[in-house]
Amino acid sequence: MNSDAVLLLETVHFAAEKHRQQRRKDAEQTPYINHPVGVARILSHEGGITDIEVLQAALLHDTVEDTDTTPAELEAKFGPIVARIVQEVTDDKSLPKQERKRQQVEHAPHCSHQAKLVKLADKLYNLRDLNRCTPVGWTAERVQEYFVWAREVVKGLRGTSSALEEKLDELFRQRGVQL
Ligand SMILES: Nc1nc2c(ncn2[C@@H]2O[C@H](COP(=O)(O)OP(=O)(O)O)[C@@H](OP(=O)(O)OP(=O)(O)O)[C@H]2O)c(=O)[nH]1
Ligand SMILES: [Mn+2]
Repeated sequence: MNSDAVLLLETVHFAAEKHRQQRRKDAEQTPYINHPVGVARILSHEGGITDIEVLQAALLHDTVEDTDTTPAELEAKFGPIVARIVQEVTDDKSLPKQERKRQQVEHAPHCSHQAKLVKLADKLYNLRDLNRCTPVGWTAERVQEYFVWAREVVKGLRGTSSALEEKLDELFRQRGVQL
């Protein structure tokens, strides 16, 4: 087996352990790990991304934000580049939600190319997930607001991956929230 495959297995195993107790917000309580795995797969299969550090960062992208994982732990285990990409896509959960959402829009254009790729795939996955089923407790208005906010974040990520941006644009168009 080649070493990239070994590295990806180690990474997906780490992410699965960290997210082991978490579920998605859908009625079926899908295991949370389906999301980071799906984000990495969007990058590889739809974005044509082979940069192993981007794929690892995608698998790990919600570990610092949503589990007890620290940036130091990621750096020790996966190196400084993967740790930095994850750090770039991590929201400060100590801030009020509205401020966190505002900061994503503000920070998006200043992210590295690698972090922008992960952010595009994260938004693409989550928007598709909203089309698949509505999270428990969300109104149709809240779903629509998420699309509008995601469009603002994606505006700051443009020029990164035409394949992913075109797929996002089609979802925005279907919702009537295109530019
Ligand atoms: N569409 C959808 N999203 C779900 C589901 N379960 C969990 N989520 C997560 O919920 C987040 C979006 O919900 P919000 O209410 O806007 O944000 P919050 O959880 O961070 O407060 C996303 O976090 P994130 O990945 O960190 O991305 P971001 O939106 O914060 O950038 C998404 O991954 C689900 O069943 N459907
Ligand atoms: Mn995510």
